[in-house]
Amino acid sequence: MTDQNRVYIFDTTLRDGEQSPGATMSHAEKLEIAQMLDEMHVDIIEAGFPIASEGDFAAVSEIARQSKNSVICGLARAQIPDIDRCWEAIKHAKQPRIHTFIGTSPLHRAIPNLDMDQMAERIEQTVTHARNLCDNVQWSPMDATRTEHDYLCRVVEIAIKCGATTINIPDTVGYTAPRESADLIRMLLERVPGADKIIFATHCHNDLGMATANSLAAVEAGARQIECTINGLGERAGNTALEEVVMAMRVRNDIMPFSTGIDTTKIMGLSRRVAQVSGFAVQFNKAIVGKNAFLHESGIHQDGVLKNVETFEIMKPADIGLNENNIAMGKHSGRAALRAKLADLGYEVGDNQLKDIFVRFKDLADRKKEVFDEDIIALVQDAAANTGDDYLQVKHLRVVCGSDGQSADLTMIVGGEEKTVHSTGDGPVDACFNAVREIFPHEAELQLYQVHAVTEGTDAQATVSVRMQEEGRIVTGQSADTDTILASVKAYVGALNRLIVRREKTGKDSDAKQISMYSH
Ligand SMILES: CC(=O)SCCNC(=O)CCNC(=O)[C@H](O)C(C)(C)COP(=O)(O)OP(=O)(O)OC[C@H]1O[C@@H](n2cnc3c(N)ncnc32)[C@H](O)[C@@H]1OP(=O)(O)O
Ligand SMILES: CC(C)C(=O)C(=O)O
Ligand SMILES: [Mg+2]
Repeated sequence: MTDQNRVYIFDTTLRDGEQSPGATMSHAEKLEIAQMLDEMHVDIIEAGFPIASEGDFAAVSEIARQSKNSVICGLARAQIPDIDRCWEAIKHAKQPRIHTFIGTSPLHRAIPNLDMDQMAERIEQTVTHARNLCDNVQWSPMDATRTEHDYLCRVVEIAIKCGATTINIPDTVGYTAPRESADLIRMLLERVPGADKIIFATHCHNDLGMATANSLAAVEAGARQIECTINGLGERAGNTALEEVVMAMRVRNDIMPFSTGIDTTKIMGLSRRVAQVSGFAVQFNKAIVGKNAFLHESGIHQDGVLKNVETFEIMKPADIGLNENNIAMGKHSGRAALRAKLADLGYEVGDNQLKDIFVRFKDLADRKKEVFDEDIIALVQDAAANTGDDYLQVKHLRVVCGSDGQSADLTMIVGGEEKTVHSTGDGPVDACFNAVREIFPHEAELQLYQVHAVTEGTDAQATVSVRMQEEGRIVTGQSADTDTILASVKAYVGALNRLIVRREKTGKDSDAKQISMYSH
């Protein structure tokens, strides 16, 4: 294997991933994910879109300052103020990169209403400006896969001449297919002067379920940077999943002799954390990181695996950080065992966090016969999602249900003030949600209410997900508890807490006055 076969991994979970409706992450969550990506040795982290909001700017700036290994990249439109703002945010990074883009296909040229020549001129101005600020510039012709080839060659050549060091070829709407994805990169390498001096990147969306295949095909044709996200998070059907391309090149290195710098043992921990902070649960049968990816239930498979694990497993669970351990957790377990179990599950926790999780763990172990790994994951996620610092907190809940009607007595802390109401509804969950609305009136519309049992048995914990929308802002909340109704209320209140943060971030209806006005 030669260095020519080194593929750079560009993670855009914090930018394209966060563009998934409802996947907004808090400032602290973004810093944490960036640190995990950095420790996983992702080559480039796209940390955000600095001009989009003050919150994005602050997150990108802080990630730039904290990053140790990765290049830190910010996104900017083909506009001078965007590029300047981006540079302001990333300039403190050890290795900063400006990523600027404009849509080059006929449909996308119509958005800023530029003809081919005007757009070419804009690209020349903006890439030159970016390069005058930063040595490391990436340029993307958005919707490249639907752009006329001659025009694509023309604009890629301009961007290279103006100093772009990486040219990203996005399949913005997930329209291409593997052969075409490869042909496009090959065509650019053959036709564009200077193409051999820069890195071509591939950025695929998964609208037709081909993002991973399209990315790998582009690499086979000469692309050397894959843009991807953890769990395939991203706009619409998502982006290429980092774990899929990285593990595909590792497991099938015989036919795809490419290497990455990724520490694959960090995959599972990141997958879980991203699922939690984004509110996008990983489907059970998701490649690599799904709950069932290494499970065997049918007899013939179990028999085969017992005789030789390779009969039905093409990679080792440990390679992605899924450690098999024999620590059985229950009410007699202590802090040392819990810390070891958490580490096995990919959670490195500080002493204070361990203290808090331990209290919750003991409480759960008292209520549940067996505490499984899934229970501990749900518990950690619940502890992180519903902290004691939130504006809205559930203090006490009493629910009456049955054939004679349903009602809820709910006490909450709202900005430090205790409030209690009695409410009724069509079922216990409805009664509880009505009570929350009475305590904290809001216009947000409930879009999704989903309950999953974490494990089997009637004492299983339920994880509840709630999604809400208010004036274009979409937020989610999750919670887990053996009491499904309590988990439902906590998930609902969690979503409201995120909505409050979003209102503050977007500056509309946002300030404390608004919050207290709603709550009186
Ligand atoms: C495929 C992708 O992932 S693209 C990235 C998508 N990400 C985002 O949009 C991030 C969040 N976006 C935002 O916060 C806002 O849209 C902002 C701050 C970027 C811009 O907000 P506004 O100034 O209010 O503009 P608005 O969103 O209404 O419209 C986009 C404007 O950008 C222009 N534009 C869009 N893309 C580009 C581009 N790549 N280069 C130059 N101009 C562009 C559009 O033409 C439009 O301007 P116009 O109304 O003068 O024609
Ligand atoms: C901004 C660009 C690279 C993008 O996300 C896309 O085209 O999908
Ligand atoms: Mg994209």
